[in-house]
Amino acid sequence: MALPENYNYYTRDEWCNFHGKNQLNTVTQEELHSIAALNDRISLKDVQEIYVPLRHLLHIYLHHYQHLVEDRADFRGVAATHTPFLIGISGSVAVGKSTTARLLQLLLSRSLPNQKVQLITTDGFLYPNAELKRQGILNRKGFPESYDMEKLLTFLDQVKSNQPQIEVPRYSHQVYDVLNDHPDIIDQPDVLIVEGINILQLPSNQQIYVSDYFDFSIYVDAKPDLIEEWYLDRFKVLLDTALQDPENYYYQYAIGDRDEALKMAHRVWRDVNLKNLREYILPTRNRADLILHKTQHHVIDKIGLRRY
Ligand SMILES: Nc1ncnc2c1ncn2[C@@H]1O[C@H](COP(=O)(O)OP(=O)(O)OP(=O)(O)O)[C@@H](O)[C@H]1O
Ligand SMILES: CC(C)(CO)[C@@H](O)C(=O)NCCC(=O)O
Repeated sequence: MALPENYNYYTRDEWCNFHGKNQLNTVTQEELHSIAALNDRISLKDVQEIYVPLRHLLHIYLHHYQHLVEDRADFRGVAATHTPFLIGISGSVAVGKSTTARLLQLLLSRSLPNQKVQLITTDGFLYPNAELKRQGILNRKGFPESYDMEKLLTFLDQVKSNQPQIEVPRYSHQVYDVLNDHPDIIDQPDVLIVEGINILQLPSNQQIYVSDYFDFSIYVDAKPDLIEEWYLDRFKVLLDTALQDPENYYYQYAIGDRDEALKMAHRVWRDVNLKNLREYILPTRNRADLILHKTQHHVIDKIGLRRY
């Protein structure tokens, strides 16, 4: 699918100059160190050239948002209530949403030391495997019907209403299921980053879109053939780590024939994740405020900024 026309597109050479005057445009040694620990394959050049300007853009949006919340309250003659700023990150399975989300969380936490920046993934709102099986849709994991969208909308509503201590179930790739214990706790953040394939999708009821809750949204984009490579690479890593752990969902594949396991992963990519990308995820791309387009080795080669 061709890139949408309602965006301005920039090469990284153009984008890396978008800092504004007086902006501290370097990443500190300390930040570099923690970013390297986050994912040792992440390109530090991307951090400097792509994410530092993006952080600056997010500061602009956040600044205006916080003033707007105050001015709106002023208009109504009431005191402003704390209302979190929500950033959504979407894109295909295995395109690198979690990595982008964790990186932004880290950069924003460092640049906004007095603000609380939290992160969750919508995978925690998937129905548990037992329920997917009951409904006969275990092979549709990730498709719209596999998520409890009402629960996700209620959660987003609670966040925007600034409720304390909201519990969100966690999803584990290793267990291949939603976990019953150790939920994430979202507790009145200033900024919440929500990462998931479905954050720009159509409404589950007629009144409100999930995307209505987001104050800034990012779509991580790449050619499907490349994403398949990244999906298979991650599958190999999951196999390697599963070898030590019979409880791990991937153990059954790790101890068997590796070529067969890889063929199975290729089929799952083609019949589930690629299908989901084409039918439900890619069509939401033109709703994002920003498109981060990746090429080989996860290098970002193009950035699209929505005009309208
Ligand atoms: N910038 C990057 N540099 C190098 N490797 C990366 C980068 N981003 C992601 N990866 C690798 O690509 C794979 C997929 O990334 P990640 O798990 O972040 O994807 P995702 O979009 O969150 O997937 P899912 O929707 O399945 O949770 C992982 O193996 C990750 O280590
Ligand atoms: C949990 C999701 C849906 C999204 O992160 C994905 O990683 C997934 O498990 N998809 C189902 C098909 C598969 O096993 O890859």
